[in-house]
Amino acid sequence: MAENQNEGIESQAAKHDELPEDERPAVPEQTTEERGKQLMSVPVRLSNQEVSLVVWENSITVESQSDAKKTKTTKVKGLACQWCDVISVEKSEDSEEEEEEEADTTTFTIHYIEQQKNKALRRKILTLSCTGENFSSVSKAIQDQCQKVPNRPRKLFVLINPIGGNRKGVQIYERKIGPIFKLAGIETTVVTSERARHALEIGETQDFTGYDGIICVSGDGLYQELLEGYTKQLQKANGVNIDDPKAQLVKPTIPFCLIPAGSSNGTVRYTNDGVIDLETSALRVLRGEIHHVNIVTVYEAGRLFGVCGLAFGVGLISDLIKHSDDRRWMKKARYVYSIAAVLLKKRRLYDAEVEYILDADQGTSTAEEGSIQLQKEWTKYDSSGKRHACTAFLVSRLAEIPNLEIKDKAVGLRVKILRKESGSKEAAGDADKAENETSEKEEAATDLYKEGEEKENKIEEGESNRSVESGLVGGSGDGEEHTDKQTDKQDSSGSSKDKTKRNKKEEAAAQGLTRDQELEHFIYLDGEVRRAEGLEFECRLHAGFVPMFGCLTTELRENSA
Ligand SMILES: Nc1ncnc2c1ncn2[C@@H]1O[C@H](COP(=O)(O)OP(=O)(O)OP(=O)(O)O)[C@@H](O)[C@H]1O
Repeated sequence: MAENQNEGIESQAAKHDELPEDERPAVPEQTTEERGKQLMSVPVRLSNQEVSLVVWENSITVESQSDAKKTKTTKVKGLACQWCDVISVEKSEDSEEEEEEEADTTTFTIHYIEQQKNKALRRKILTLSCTGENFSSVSKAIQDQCQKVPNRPRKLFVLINPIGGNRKGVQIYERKIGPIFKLAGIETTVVTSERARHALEIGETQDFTGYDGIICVSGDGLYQELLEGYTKQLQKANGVNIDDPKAQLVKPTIPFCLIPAGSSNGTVRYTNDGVIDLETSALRVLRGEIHHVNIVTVYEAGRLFGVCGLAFGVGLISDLIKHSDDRRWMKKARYVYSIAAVLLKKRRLYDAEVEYILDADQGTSTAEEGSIQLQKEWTKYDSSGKRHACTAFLVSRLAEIPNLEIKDKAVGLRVKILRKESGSKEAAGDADKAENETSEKEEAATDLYKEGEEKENKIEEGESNRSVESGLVGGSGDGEEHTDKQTDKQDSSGSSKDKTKRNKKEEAAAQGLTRDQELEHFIYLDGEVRRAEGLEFECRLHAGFVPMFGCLTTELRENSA
């Protein structure tokens, strides 16, 4: 699904590149003020036209020779862009031959960035020629100005996930991304992750001193691991207790960037103005555009469970990812398959206690008229007896926490999953009428637990446990033993056929419940699932935590304004 979007944008952009000149986005006109002081102007040849290449403090333009003296540039088809959009200048390879043919002519190429109508960025070239002497001076001026672009990195640490998305991370980097960084003269250290959770180790141990950026060629998962590792490293170095939910965490100063080579690439969606496109993400690094994104820290039982850069969730969302993770061999198709399998066939519901804290600055939900009552305390969420299907905390805070009217305001969330103990009255009765959607399996399973409890009263304790357990795990040998015992009992009390059928159903249902209880421990964190020990979590939002190359979506920009 994500790949299609990716390909979609790429193909749209490629199509756009082929548009006739007059249909391409207009080259913005610049005023003298916008251009700044003129640093140099040299006569150059563009196709067969004699024009001027003018180097300004803030931009570079190609103008008809008289235009340079005007206060406004006329619309030029050649070039008019800010320095952040200039990648580099290169002498053409065939220039030496030309020099021999035509005395003292150097052909050169200016590589620059152009924004397409669909917001994707594309690399463009403009080929010009001039005298060798003029080329020397103008190329030095261009390189000097490019080096002054704020936040354009000189040295990058690149981590590639070779198994993310369609397993093309290495190929993508070598063919598309590496050449862009090389063209801009950026030094790179390229590392490929060797195993699951390797990125976490790298984040915790790598010395990032001297790097101006950390690039993940991956999906959300690898970025999350590297971010978590690096956040831990930073706290350790600064003596901050990362396991304390109330701790003020030390923020990273090195910007991150995600090159979308994963399956869903959800983080890029909101860190790159909704554009999921390989080249665009790389070119934004050269532009030096940095904004700060939120993170959420998740705690369980007095320790940090994880750092997330996208979303934390329990319930449906983790079931879906767990299901699809077990089918990674299906590559990206696994998502569509799992959505169908999890959403259409089965819906797991759970009871939970949910509490939240509202942002002190925005916590006006309890405000009395005319005064703002700041709310920093934990507030209990009243689910009115309804069971939960999914509880999630989105780092971007753009979406609501399901059922809670606290959109954009939550800075803390607590979830405690309440499990029905086997054999309890609740489990046996399953009285909650809001559970109409509960699967048949789940209901049948509660009956089996009830039956197990009854047996417990009658039969020897050890024997009873073995019988119930065998029903739960469904192992073939134990399962048969369980069925035999049931059958003996049934023979004396009624139709054995019906009862055996019911037993099989109960057995399957019990397996379903066991699986549900196991699933409760799988927690969604940025596109991956992790197994937790307990069933109680606390989340804290850290606003504007990670510097990130890219561009916020308009919606988020407005939101943070
Ligand atoms: N060499 C490797 N072998 C096995 N697993 C790896 C390796 N490198 C990274 N991983 C694991 O791959 C997992 C998935 O990574 P990533 O998020 O980059 O891709 P994705 O799941 O396809 O994309 P998305 O998260 O956007 O859906 C991570 O949990 C990471 O630990």
